[in-house]
Amino acid sequence: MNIGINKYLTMLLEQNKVEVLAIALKLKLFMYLEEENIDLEKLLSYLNTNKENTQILLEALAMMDLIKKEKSFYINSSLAKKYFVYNTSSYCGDVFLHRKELSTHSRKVMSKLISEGSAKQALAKNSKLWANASKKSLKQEQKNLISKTVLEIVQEIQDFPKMKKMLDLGCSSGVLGLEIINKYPNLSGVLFDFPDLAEVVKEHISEYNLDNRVKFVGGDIQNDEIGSNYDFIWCSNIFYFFENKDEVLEKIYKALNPNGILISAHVEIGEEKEQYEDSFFYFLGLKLQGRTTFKPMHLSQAFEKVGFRNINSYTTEQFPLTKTQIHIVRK
Ligand SMILES: C[S@@+](CC[C@H](N)C(=O)[O-])C[C@H]1O[C@@H](n2cnc3c(N)ncnc32)[C@H](O)[C@@H]1O
Repeated sequence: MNIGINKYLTMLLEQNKVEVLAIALKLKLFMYLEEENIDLEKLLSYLNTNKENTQILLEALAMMDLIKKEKSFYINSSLAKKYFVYNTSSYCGDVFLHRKELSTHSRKVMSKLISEGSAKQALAKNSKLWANASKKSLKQEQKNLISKTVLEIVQEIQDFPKMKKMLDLGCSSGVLGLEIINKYPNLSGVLFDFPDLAEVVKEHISEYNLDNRVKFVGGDIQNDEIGSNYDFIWCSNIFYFFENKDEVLEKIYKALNPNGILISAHVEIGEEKEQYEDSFFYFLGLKLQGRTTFKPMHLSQAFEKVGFRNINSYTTEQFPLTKTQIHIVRK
């Protein structure tokens, strides 16, 4: 039986693991291990790093189940192969590095926020940051970690193939909306986010060859028109950023055609530790900045209040980091 305080002391060790993975990603180490017969000497010829300490880095990565040593050769684990080999289509290294940067920043300001509360400035829009993130990490996250689940969610809606016009509200990179529209040939759509995201989203529309069916509209969801006559609106992880979520919900309701569908994907945080501990700590930084987080039922009730009929609500574990609540509601 260990001494009780180890529950807390061992938390510090996780930070070392985070740093080890970040260093390996920055060195593109997993990419080199994809070659055959990579031993330490061969790896050093690529990395140009210190021999003894690179060996220690490799031991650490093996401890973390990211690589294996077979005889004198190093090979990637299946997860490292899938997500961390630089320059492959399923690469998610930038997701990890970007999220690490965000959580480092969030920890840095935590103590100040607790002493002084959240300044108005912290609530100002961060559209340039979203635009930057959308070029790499958010695009990777949407394409490689979220879109498969999104397509499965949409596929469950019987009349979805009949839908003609959709809106991806707060689209960031735009890839979720693009993946949906790409799959349904009758569908055209609008990708909406702050104007600063225009360049990156338009680039992605062209990458998908969907310029004839998709357009980007830039604006502030809270203050600008979001369009009308939509059969379907997708909105994921955006409600935390609004000062008046109910007004936005009314706007969404009005923008839908009768019988139109809204799908919302947001994290809800209840009080039971076993169920919500990860979500609580994931959103701690945002909460301290004065953003809104949602308790279970909070969003269902808000949807009902504007007039939506509930079709289906459920929790999925198929989104990055924490459980996410899916609400499928109809006008
Ligand atoms: C956490 S990201 C979510 C992106 C995407 N929906 C997803 O689930 O991957 C939030 C996005 O909402 C956008 N956003 C937040 N507030 C907004 C507003 N008032 N007007 C337009 N876009 C907004 C941000 O620019 C950002 O791209």
